[in-house]
Amino acid sequence: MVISTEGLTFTFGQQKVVKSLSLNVPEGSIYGFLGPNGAGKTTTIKLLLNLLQTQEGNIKIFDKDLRSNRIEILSQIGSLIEQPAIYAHLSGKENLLNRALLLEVPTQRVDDMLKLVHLTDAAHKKAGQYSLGMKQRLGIALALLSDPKLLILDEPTNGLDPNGIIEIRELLIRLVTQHQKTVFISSHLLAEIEKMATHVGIINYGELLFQGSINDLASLSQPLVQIEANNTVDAANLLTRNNFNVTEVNDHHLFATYTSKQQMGEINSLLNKNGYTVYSINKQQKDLEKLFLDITQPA
Ligand SMILES: Nc1ncnc2c1ncn2[C@@H]1O[C@H](COP(=O)(O)OP(=O)(O)OP(=O)(O)O)[C@@H](O)[C@H]1O
Repeated sequence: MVISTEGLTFTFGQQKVVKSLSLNVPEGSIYGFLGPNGAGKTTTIKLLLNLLQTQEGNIKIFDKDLRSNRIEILSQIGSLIEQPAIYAHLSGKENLLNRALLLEVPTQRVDDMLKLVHLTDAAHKKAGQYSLGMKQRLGIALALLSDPKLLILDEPTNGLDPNGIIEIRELLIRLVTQHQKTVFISSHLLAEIEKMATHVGIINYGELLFQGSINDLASLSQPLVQIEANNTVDAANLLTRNNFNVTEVNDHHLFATYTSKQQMGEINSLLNKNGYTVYSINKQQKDLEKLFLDITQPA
C-alpha cells in the first residue's frame, strides 16, 4: 500500500472531524476520496501531509511510519491543496524555473513538465492571466517537479469548466498509466471520480462509509429494468402477479429488478400479450451518484 492509515482520528475543539479512518491506497491507483462539503477530506489530507499533527491512530506512507520518517516521505509526495501557490506576475515557465532552482531539480524538467500538463504554448504567458484550469495544471506541474511517487490533490477540479475537468482527468490518467505515479484525489463529485478512479473511499461526517475498487462500488447496486409503457400501474400489477420484482412505478415508467436478457424479453412479451404498449425497455445501471446518496443519506 502506498498509503495506509489505522484508526486515524482528529478533533477540532469539541468536534471530531475524522473518525477512526482506515484508508488503504494501493500503488498505481487513482484513489478517489469522496465526500460532501465538510465531510473531513481536507483535514484528512492535511494529516497525510503532516500539515496537521496526528492526534490518534497512525499513518504509513510507502510502508513507513509518517511520524518517524517525515522528511523522507514528504520529499516523495507532490501535493495541491486549495489554490496552487503561483506568482501571478511571472510566466508559467518562470514559476516552474523558480521552484526548480529552489528544489535543485535540473531545469530541463521544467520543459518536460510544461509539456506533460499541456502548457508549452502558454509557457511565456503571465500565470495571472491563465484560466483556472491552466492554473490548476501549473499547480500540478509544480507538484510534479521533484518527480514524486505520490500525488495528493484536494479537489483539483473545483470551479473548472467541463474542458478544464477533462484536461485534469486525462493528465491524472497519464500520470498513473505512463509515469507510474499513485494519485490520491478528493472530490465531492462522484460522477467525476467514477470516470477516472480505480479505487474509491467515501467519507461522511469523518467516517469512512465505503472503500474498495470502482467495480466493487458499482456492483453494490443492482441493475434495474426500466420499462416505458401505457397504463403503468396495471402493468406493474400484472408483472408482480407473474413474480417479477417491481421496485418503482410512476406515470410513465416502471422499474423491476434486472436478472437477465431473457427476463427482459419475457417482460416485454407478457406486457404485449396482455394489451399493453411498451414504448421502450432497457437495462439501467443505478448510477453512482444515486448510490452515493444512498450510502451517505441512510433512510
Ligand atoms: N481550522 C479549523 N478549526 C475548526 N474546525 C475546522 C477547521 N478546519 C475544518 N474544520 C471543520 O472540520 C470539518 C471538516 O472540514 P474539512 O475541510 O476537512 O472538510 P472537507 O470534506 O474537506 O470539506 P470541503 O469540501 O468543504 O473542503 C468541518 O465541519 C469544518 O468546519
